Amino acid sequence: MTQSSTPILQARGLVKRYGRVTALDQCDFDLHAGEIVAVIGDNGAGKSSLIKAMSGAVVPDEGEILLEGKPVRFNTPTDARAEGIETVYQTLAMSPALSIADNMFMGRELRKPGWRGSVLRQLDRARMEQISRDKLSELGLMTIQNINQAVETLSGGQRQGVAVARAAAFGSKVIILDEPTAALGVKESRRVLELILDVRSRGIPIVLISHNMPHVFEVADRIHVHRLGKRLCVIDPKDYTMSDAVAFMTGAKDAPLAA
Ligand SMILES: Nc1ncnc2c1ncn2[C@@H]1O[C@H](COP(=O)(O)OP(=O)(O)OP(=O)(O)O)[C@@H](O)[C@H]1O
Repeated sequence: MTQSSTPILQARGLVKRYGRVTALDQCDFDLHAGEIVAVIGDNGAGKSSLIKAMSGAVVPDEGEILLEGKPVRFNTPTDARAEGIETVYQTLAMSPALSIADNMFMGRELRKPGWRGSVLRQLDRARMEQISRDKLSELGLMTIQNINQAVETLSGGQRQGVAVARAAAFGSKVIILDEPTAALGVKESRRVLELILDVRSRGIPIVLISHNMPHVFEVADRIHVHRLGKRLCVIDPKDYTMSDAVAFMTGAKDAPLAA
């Protein structure tokens, strides 16, 4: 994988303070086209703060974020979404009582043509259902039979699948996944990992936060090791073992020099 091209998503010198706590301390990050970059680090290392900054959920105090080489400023998650960056948080941000299709389009509902673009135009349910069905089937999620099924009736893995499919449907440039397999069993995790690889093969690069080293080593092209609010190093999973990665992230072993 060539790293000479301009990164799709880049962070330079991000600083984020919460009172006396410095969650991000001159943090850098790079994500290139066609790759999955895993972000690993101990609890409290600042991984969530990094992805929140890149997805508009927090505004950094210093530093810059570049999308395809151009500086961007995200004041809200809507700003980042408008630029094609979709984030799936552990909480999934779904309405359990609503259908799969309604959840896929939550906050960006399609409406039928109407008088002067009035907000009172009727929802175009048929189109939203069709697009949802297409997106889920493209990603091989046809175990979900009924697009009108309430999300609360789905298994944890299926919900995660819908959340990732929603991100893939609208995240044209980058998808950020926060612990996507944390609450899942072995079989469901496997399906979600396959889905992640599927999304990458469709040309969408992915940032993956995970504490699960086997999952990280299975899907990541590069691993960003985060420690004390900054990027400690970036390693190729082919060159290191999981114990090496854990030792770097905890400080038990010196990290390789080049970041
Ligand atoms: N909203 C907040 N207010 C105050 N402190 C915060 C806030 N968010 C994060 N922090 C602090 O910033 C530091 C980094 O937190 P962050 O959640 O980014 O780490 P993390 O690597 O994602 O941790 P974990 O793996 O436990 O989720 C921690 O010390 C945390 O307590």
